Amino acid sequence: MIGVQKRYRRKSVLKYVSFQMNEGEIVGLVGENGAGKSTLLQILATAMEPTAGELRLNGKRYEDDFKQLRQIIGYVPQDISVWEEYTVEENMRFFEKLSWKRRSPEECRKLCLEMQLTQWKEPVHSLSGGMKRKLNLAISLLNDPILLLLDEPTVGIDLKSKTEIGSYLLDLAKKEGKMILYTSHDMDEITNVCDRVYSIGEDPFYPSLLKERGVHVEQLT
Ligand SMILES: Nc1ncnc2c1ncn2[C@@H]1O[C@H](COP(=O)(O)OP(=O)(O)OP(=O)(O)O)[C@@H](O)[C@H]1O
Repeated sequence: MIGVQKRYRRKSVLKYVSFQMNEGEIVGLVGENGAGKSTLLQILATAMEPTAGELRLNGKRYEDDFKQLRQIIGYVPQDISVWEEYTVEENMRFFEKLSWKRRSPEECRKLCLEMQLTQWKEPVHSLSGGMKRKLNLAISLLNDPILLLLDEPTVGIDLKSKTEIGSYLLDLAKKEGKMILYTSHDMDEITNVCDRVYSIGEDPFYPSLLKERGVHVEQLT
């Protein structure tokens, strides 16, 4: 992305954001509440248009090909968005039908099992918050995206599930070459999982905390 700007009415949230990601990389995005992390992810996910600037993925400009590009992007928004009254299986099969890529029921189940989501026949309302987040993540992987955008995927979940999700993301990046951009307020997780980190917003709190831990942080505007 080059020179991406976003303004909500008079409020400028992204001033001139430029960065590049490579295959197989996990990049963290940190910043205080309201810094613009979700805005940036929504723009990258084609869910929102920037006010100005250029975005490219796989050599294609968003402006020219956003429908095709949407097919190779996985996006997990901050809020859990699954059907609570249906089982994990029913959710996976429902979202598979909406996906660009056809997946057999076995493949759908495998996606869940790979991140230790084993309650295939359980209704979602009976799952813990961590399991629901895993289901959201499994759904985002149905179309086998090359770019995965995760907005606080581990918020409010226990350390075990966090660790499982972290190691699953590492596998996705390192074995399958996916690019992963993800936001979190948990600096331990960012330190353990990310190859490098972008910081957004003016507050130096997160960058200085991460630099103390030897993490490479670049500032976005
Ligand atoms: N649809 C909208 N209309 C107007 N202002 C908005 C809209 N969406 C976000 N904003 C504002 O833009 C700023 C950035 O919001 P954003 O949600 O991108 O921040 P964030 O870094 O993701 O915050 P958090 O860590 O709390 O999730 C905030 O001041 C927010 O109030």
